[in-house]
Amino acid sequence: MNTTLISLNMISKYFGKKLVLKDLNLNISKNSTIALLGHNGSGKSTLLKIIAGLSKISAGNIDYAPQLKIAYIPENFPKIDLSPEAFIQSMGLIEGLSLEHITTQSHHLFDAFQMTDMVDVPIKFLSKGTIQKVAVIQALLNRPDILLLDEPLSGQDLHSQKLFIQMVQDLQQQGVATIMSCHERFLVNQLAHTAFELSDHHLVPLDFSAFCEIEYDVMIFESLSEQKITSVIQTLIEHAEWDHNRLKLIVPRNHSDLVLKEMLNHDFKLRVMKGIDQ
Ligand SMILES: Nc1ncnc2c1ncn2[C@@H]1O[C@H](COP(=O)(O)OP(=O)(O)OP(=O)(O)O)[C@@H](O)[C@H]1O
Repeated sequence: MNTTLISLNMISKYFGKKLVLKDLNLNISKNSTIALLGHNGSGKSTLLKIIAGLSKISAGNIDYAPQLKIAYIPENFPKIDLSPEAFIQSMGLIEGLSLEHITTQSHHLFDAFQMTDMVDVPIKFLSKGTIQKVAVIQALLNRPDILLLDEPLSGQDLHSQKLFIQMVQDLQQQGVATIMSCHERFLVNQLAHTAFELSDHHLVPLDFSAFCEIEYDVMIFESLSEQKITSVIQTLIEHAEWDHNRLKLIVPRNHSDLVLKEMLNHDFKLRVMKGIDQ
């Protein structure tokens, strides 16, 4: 059954005089998994916050099904003093879950996300990827109707990305709708039924069958400082992301040799290189 949970009707968003979104229409139904792509600053986070009810629209209207449980996972989770275990426990109790349910479920998820040795470390000391895992675990503990994820895969290693994809697929089977912003085109076909690109303030439907044909490599480099990558490399890669002194690049395979040569010429040290197993 195609039950609509949320429908966005002709919504627009301005920040002051700056137009970000213009006349968007979107229907989010049960089981749907929607990927939002678009360049930096195109409005993906803004749209997710609007759907979560955290940002006001300038025009249009939004209809929500009654008693909808929405979980929103921001791109940057606050760096707090609590440990993952303490945080998950207090959030679970606030949501009315039993301590037994919280403990059993969270330990299962900590284990699955390979972070059992970090459950006592204050969140502020964890890497971006690990903090995202904590946010995802918190959202999964009390199954939402809609899960909104702002670049959930960006800080994750490949193992966690795959696990995460599996979880999204499981949730989808249970009727949970998922909307995520995502830079990694190569993952979109595994995650989403529908993909849109935010372009020129509008939502443009994407045919992502073409993404499946491209093969990618992951390269991880080390550098003493977060030095800039050259504009040549920028044009050759799909995605770049720093975590402390490590830089992860996702590179279409036909550019890998060129990117590697260019990075080594600029004193980056290669630590890992592998193909992405689709
Ligand atoms: N609170 C705010 N006040 C003013 N401008 C804002 C605010 N939040 C976002 N913007 C602007 O709105 C535009 C869209 O930002 P948004 O963060 O939604 O983009 P994005 O597609 O999620 O980008 P990224 O891929 O870098 O996360 C940007 O130009 C941004 O500077």
